[in-house]
Amino acid sequence: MPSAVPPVPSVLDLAPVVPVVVVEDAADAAPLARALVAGGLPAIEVTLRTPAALDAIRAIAGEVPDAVVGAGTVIAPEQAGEAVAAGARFLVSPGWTDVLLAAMRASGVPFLPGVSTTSEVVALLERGVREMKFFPAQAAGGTAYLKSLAGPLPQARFCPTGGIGPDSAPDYLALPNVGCVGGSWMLPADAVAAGDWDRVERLAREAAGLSAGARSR
Ligand SMILES: O=C(O)C(=O)C[C@H](O)[C@H](O)COP(=O)(O)O
Repeated sequence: MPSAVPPVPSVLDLAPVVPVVVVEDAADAAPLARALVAGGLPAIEVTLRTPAALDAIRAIAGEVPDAVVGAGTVIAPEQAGEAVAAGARFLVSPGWTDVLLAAMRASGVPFLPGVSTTSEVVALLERGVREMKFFPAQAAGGTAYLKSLAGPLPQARFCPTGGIGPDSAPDYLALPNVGCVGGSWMLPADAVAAGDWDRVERLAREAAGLSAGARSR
């Protein structure tokens, strides 16, 4: 575990694009994270979908000081503490329950519970949570849905994730209630499998550039 890493104030304000990573081999984690950081994407969500995920978080936290590593796919309460113990500095879930929310709150790091409906947004606002993941973004209504939410619920801010690519990311980032977008498009499975970190870095740089363009519109 790294010592004295600064706390993360808000997940949505870390970086406009958050790569969502599925790590099969923990040995890939540090080089992959270095490529993302070098390309301009320091906030990295490692999904807890594989047995290697906690070791991957540990490796990035320990070996890539410029990365801000978080855990994604947090779906069971015990995973919140396990992820933070491994070095995760933020937590993301694809959906939420009150039990999961309590565990994420207790973890002491910022978190994004996942929502896909208006009622869930209202329920989270009722519980004092204003920052959320919108998942699965494209399938659940995309930019049109988020635009519609901004009228009645302007206090809710989102990190849309799921089905977003370089073509759609700028449209999401231009919305007032979007803080960042998540996605895996800069991590093609074949590039990761081949250890082609130059390609990952190139795609990360393009993703970082996209977001700059969207913000200045
Ligand atoms: O595992 C999770 O917790 C998820 O929420 C799923 C991820 O967010 C998506 O797999 C990333 O989206 P893609 O860019 O469409 O690959």
